[in-house]
Amino acid sequence: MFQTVPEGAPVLTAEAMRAAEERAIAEGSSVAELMEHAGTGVADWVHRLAAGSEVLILCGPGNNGGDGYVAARALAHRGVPVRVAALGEPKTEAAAQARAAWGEPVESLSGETEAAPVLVDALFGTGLTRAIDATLAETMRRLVAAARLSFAVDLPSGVDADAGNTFGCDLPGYDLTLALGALKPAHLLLPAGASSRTVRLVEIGLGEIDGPVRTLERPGIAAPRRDAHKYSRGMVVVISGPMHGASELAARAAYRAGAGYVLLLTGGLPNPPHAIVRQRWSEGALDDERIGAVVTGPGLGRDDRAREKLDAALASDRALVIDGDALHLLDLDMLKDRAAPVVLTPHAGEFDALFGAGQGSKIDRALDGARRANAVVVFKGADTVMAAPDGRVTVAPMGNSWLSVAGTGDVLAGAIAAMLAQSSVDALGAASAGVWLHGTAARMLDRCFLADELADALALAYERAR
Ligand SMILES: NC(=O)C1=CN([C@@H]2O[C@H](COP(=O)(O)OP(=O)(O)OC[C@H]3O[C@@H](n4cnc5c(N)ncnc54)[C@H](O)[C@@H]3O)[C@@H](O)[C@H]2O)[C@@H](O)CC1
Ligand SMILES: Nc1ncnc2c1ncn2[C@@H]1O[C@H](COP(=O)(O)OP(=O)(O)O)[C@@H](O)[C@H]1O
Ligand SMILES: [K+]
Repeated sequence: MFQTVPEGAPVLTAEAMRAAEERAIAEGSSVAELMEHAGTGVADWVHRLAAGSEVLILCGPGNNGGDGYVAARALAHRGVPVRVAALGEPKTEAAAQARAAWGEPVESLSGETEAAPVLVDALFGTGLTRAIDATLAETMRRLVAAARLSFAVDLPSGVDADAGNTFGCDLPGYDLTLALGALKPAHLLLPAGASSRTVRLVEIGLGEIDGPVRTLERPGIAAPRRDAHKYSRGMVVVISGPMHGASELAARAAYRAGAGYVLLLTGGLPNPPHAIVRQRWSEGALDDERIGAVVTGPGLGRDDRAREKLDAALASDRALVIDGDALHLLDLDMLKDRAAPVVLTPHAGEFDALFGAGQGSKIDRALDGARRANAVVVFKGADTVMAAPDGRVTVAPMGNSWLSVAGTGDVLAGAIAAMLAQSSVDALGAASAGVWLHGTAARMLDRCFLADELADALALAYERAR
């Protein structure tokens, strides 16, 4: 299971959406006009996919419900059989107008409401601030499950738009969520993000939308230049520890993500692949000017020897990827005055250990971590969030769930290091490119795989990155 969302698209909180709406209104638009765009945009999608089947639209009391009434009118106008079931009377002026303009009967939404082959959920959007009633949630689940095709208008009803929580409620799975005007964090973050396999944007006339939080996009990395040599393509050093496998995976991944030279500082025996150059760890091993990036953490251990290696990596003036065990040894103060880029790649457990449990959404927490660490933070999980200290954030679509296997994090660390070492992009760009390659490789495999195979599949993903 993975997710399709628009690439490189801005992600706005509910408050930022309201500000964008106010700007549009100040420039001459109106809520009714925006709602007309939203509802007809939804109707376009439903009309295209419903193929003449009966459509049931569930309308809530706010403007999300208003969008639903507009969609109902637009669909009926095109000859699509439509029923509307509402949760009470509209509470906003625009929604009341939209309901009046619909002009056809409105059923009262209840446990008795009859299902239809196509379901459109326009109950709640960005205005929801608390859990929806359990009986309503049950009715919604029943109607969505009974439909052949289900749409969520703006958001699946029952989610907190900013945090991606569901207030403890189980959401049904929708075929398509139509994000109005812009994506919201709940389209991407767990648990809400997992309820929609596909998210599409519907323009509603808000004009140019911008913001520091964007979805992941194809990195646009190219084949080696004609005059490339192994060092110009990027030299990656992986510092090994007692668990050799992890650092071997990172080293292999660095090659498959395009690095020209990969050196593994190891105490282990030479192993295939022979392309990985092996040397014993020594003081001064990181002095080589040609080193583009250093990976430390995978299989490093947490003893004094591991600490010594981490200290040496931090003392070097090379770009660093700090993962796994090294995240447990790291003191954030050590990063304060570092000029060369640092990318930290914690999963949720490592993140909590490093930054504390914290408040806010995964986006807020990643950003707070990045600022405190003065480093790019790749907060991993099915919903990976990357944040830079300057406030920019990249959110990846829900990843391929076959990634939930040992060693895939080591592969990611190697891929990010290759990007840091070979490209001219900044640390957030390198982290994003690494996450893109890693996610794309997993999608291409889309089966039960070993982390070794994932590392090799990075090369196939690279082909698609141009
Ligand atoms: N921001 C924009 O630019 C636009 C937003 N539009 C739509 O407007 C939506 C937001 O509309 P609203 O702010 O009216 O909010 P919603 O329609 O999302 O829901 C808020 C309404 O539900 C009630 N409510 C909240 N929590 C409840 C609960 N747990 N149980 C029962 N009732 C509850 C509130 O009292 C309020 O009446 C967006 O998601 C989008 O669909 C569009 O109409 C067009 C323009
Ligand atoms: N259910 C999932 N869906 C998508 N991606 C996942 C899932 N679980 C884990 N991942 C991804 O797999 C990788 C696992 O990394 P990590 O937890 O460090 O594992 P390890 O230390 O064993 O290598 C991360 O990139 C993470 O984002
Ligand atoms: K909705």
